Amino acid sequence: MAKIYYDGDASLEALKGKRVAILGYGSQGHAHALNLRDSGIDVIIGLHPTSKSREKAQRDGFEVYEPSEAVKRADIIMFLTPDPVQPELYKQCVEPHLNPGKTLAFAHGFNIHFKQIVPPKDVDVFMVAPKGPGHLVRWMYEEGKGVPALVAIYQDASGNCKEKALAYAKALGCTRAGVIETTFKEETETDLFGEQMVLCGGVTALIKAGFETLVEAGYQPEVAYFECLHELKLIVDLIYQYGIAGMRYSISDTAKYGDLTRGERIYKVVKPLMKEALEEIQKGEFAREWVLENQAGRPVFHALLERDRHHLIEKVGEELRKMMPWITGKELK
Ligand SMILES: NC(=O)C1=CN([C@@H]2O[C@H](COP(=O)(O)OP(=O)(O)OC[C@H]3O[C@@H](n4cnc5c(N)ncnc54)[C@H](OP(=O)(O)O)[C@@H]3O)[C@@H](O)[C@H]2O)C=CC1
Ligand SMILES: CC[C@](O)(C(C)=O)C(=O)O
Repeated sequence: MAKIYYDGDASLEALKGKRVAILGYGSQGHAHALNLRDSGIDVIIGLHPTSKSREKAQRDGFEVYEPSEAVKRADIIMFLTPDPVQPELYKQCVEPHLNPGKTLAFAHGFNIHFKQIVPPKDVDVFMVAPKGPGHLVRWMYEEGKGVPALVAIYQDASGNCKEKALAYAKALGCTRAGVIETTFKEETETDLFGEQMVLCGGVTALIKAGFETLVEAGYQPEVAYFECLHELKLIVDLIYQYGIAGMRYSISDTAKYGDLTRGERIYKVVKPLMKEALEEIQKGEFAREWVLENQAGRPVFHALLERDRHHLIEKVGEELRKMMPWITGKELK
């Protein structure tokens, strides 16, 4: 059984008198910085002078330093820039200023697990990986709720690295929902798998395939949008709140029978593909591909993002969402 930590199992004490430098002020960066500060932790931000997010961090009331200066001034250095830029940032701005009192922290295990960053033995290294997008980490914290997280210790030089990691997770609001103890390996492999085959890649592929199948068969794009994208959220909300069985309680028997029999066809095709993708991740093939893609200037990444940005489903969705103003929530800053 997993070891799960809740609010009562963690104390902020381990962060008392410590300063946290958040490197990066994007999706996770702004959420960690704001939640930690609201939890009473001393937070500074590390960004390059030309950074686009510098102004936003300053507007939010943070002291912003160049990354190497932030590292010098902090006890705990949390890496919240995109994964591919972290190794260079580490070499240039972090490694030269490390000493035995410092702690390195990550929200994803990629660079440690795949040895893109190799820290010295005398610093603590932990991970607090929220299982949710950064904006939700912030919004749910503000509402008194929390996003679950995984916590892992890679190196415990000080002897109290785990207390610091749990304190960090508590300050982020994650122990409100549950924080599971894991390893960098397990977090990295399951996170890559989830985002590729289920949460992002899997879901968007299902949506697009469903939408295109209906539109190519002559059905109205707006009908296809409601059927394959809009209603998905309503169905997932039921699954999120009540489980798959709970969702099935609310849908019709006709839908249930179609779900069970036709869904099985998708399951049979998709499961071997999932196993293949997991093996690519476990063997480090995906990591190698992503590192090389970055070294080449991300040609495939940009081309595919651009292709999907112009998909008919985006245009149709934009128009339909205008008629449902309650859908557009807070701004995705
Ligand atoms: N996105 C998410 O919800 C999740 C992310 N994670 C992990 O969290 C970490 C951060 O991811 P995410 O929040 O998506 O990152 P973002 O892409 O949102 O980070 C953008 C921030 O990093 C800065 N940045 C970009 N390049 C550099 C650089 N070379 N040097 C210094 N700063 C730079 C950006 O500055 P500028 O404004 O100038 O571009 C911006 O402030 C990753 O390890 C990721 O795997 C984990 C769980 C979920
Ligand atoms: C699902 C994508 C994610 O893994 C996440 C929000 O948890 C990410 O890395 O962004």
